[in-house]
Amino acid sequence: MSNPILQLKNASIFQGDSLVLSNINVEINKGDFVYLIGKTGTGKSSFMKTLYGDLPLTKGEGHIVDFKLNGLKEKEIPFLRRKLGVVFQDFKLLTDRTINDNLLFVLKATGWKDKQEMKTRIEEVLAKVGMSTKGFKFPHELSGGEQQRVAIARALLNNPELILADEPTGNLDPQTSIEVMEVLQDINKNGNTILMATHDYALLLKYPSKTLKCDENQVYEVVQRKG
Ligand SMILES: Nc1ncnc2c1ncn2[C@@H]1O[C@H](COP(=O)(O)OP(=O)(O)OP(=O)(O)O)[C@@H](O)[C@H]1O
Repeated sequence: MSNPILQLKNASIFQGDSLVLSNINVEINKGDFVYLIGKTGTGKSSFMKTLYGDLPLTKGEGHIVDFKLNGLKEKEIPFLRRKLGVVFQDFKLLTDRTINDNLLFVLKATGWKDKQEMKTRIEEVLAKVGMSTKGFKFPHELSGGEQQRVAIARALLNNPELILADEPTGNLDPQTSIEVMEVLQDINKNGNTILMATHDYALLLKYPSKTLKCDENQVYEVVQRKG
């Protein structure tokens, strides 16, 4: 097997002084689609935050894309984030500008300069999520599902090696959740690696895949029962 995109060895995650998850041993390989499940408050978001450098890894070892999480320096965080695509439950689009301008903002912030290249890239990622015709709209003119598609398009802009999606369907109705999930599945089939935290067991049943569970301060792989 190739080098894992994510590897945690004997890692523990803390919020302040309190231990959230201990002794985590996890590997994610290129092309995987992995769920992270667990009851509310068991540490899914803390786990995700550690991976994108929002919460320091102070105990144990972690490697993600080309970065070491233990001892990660503040100045390395923007570079780590460029290799990750992060999708949140509440979309986090900029409300004062159109979809095209939301995407342009990210490209400019990550060093893109050529206007035509930026335009082409925006068209490409919007096409991937089925939103080609909506670039001129403002976020409030879109449904929740459409906003989440745009957020996924935004995550794809810099060809991330790993997409971290924290409850991406948490604000969506069941049908819209399935539509957004189909987008994530397509992206995964095209080679993107995805780690998705979710509460939504219906999605797990419909789209079975490797599943990690947070419970009682541990993270372990769940073997899905068939039939
Ligand atoms: N910023 C913070 N400061 C202190 N404690 C926190 C902070 N964020 C979360 N916690 C605590 O860490 C634990 C794990 O929370 P976390 O948000 O990671 O869980 P979760 O599984 O993502 O929950 P949910 O499904 O509700 O989002 C909880 O006990 C929570 O109270």
